[in-house]
Amino acid sequence: MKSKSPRPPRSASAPAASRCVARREWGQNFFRAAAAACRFSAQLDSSDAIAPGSPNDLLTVEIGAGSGRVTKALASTGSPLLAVEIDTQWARRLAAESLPDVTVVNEDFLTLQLPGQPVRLIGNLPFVSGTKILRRCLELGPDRMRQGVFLLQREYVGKRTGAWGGNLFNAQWEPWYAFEKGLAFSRQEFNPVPRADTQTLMVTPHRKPPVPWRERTAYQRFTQQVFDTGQMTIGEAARKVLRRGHAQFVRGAGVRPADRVKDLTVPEWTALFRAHQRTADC
Ligand SMILES: C[S@@+](CC[C@H](N)C(=O)[O-])C[C@H]1O[C@@H](n2cnc3c(N)ncnc32)[C@H](O)[C@@H]1O
Repeated sequence: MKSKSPRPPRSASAPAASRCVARREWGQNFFRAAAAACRFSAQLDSSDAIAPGSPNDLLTVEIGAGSGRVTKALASTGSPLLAVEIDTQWARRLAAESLPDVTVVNEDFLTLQLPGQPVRLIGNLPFVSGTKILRRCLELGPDRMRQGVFLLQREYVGKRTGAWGGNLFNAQWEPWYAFEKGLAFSRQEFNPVPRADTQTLMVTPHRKPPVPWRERTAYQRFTQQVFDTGQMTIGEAARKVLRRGHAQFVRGAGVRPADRVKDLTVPEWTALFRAHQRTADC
């Protein structure tokens, strides 16, 4: 086990208190039963379709291995697994079990340098840092991140899968990834019982993204600018983003000015992005 000095939980002083703080700050709500952890892990696709052309290079990464219920379910499949755990105590315990094909690293996933090969990512994620961890996974790009299976709060998964319409996060990532619901798990299936029920968020990269990955930064900056105007419709938002040529920019994209920003589809965002680039070039 690689054991770099881990970040101690903030404000932890005595060992008993630090365990308590670790549980809360690192979201340590573990699967109670092996059977539920197996059902969760089985959602990972082990077919060659995940990494066509290089199936043997594919590495599975578990984020937040904790007591290892998910790790053990994954280890039984026989493919190489990197189990990442921020908490030294749990990382040491798991490493001591010497599971076949499992490498345990005691690191913060948010700062961990992953190997450069394609990865499948899976984790029963801490609620507190779930969005940050998800974003870090997406930042690997659709060529490297071949699948994501993440257990998060049910309401959060509803948001990511469109239960309440569009939002900035989805607008920024949907050209490269599809977000879908997977299995749900009641809060009673974890110890200690968390404050919310959970659901799996399934993330699949698009084979042919409508916007090349190298344009991600410009594309995300553009969507951010539109949302930051705080305007309801794309016509009003365009007026704020571009002082001159806003009407032409929206028309040029084939979008109706009265359409609501939160209802725009990926093809509409893409067309707006292209029209904005053309307008900016003039
Ligand atoms: C919800 S528990 C899941 C534990 C176990 N996989 C299970 O399903 O029973 C989340 C785990 O992620 C770990 N964790 C929290 N933040 C982390 C981070 N930034 N990097 C790595 N592990 C983290 C916690 O210590 C905890 O063990």
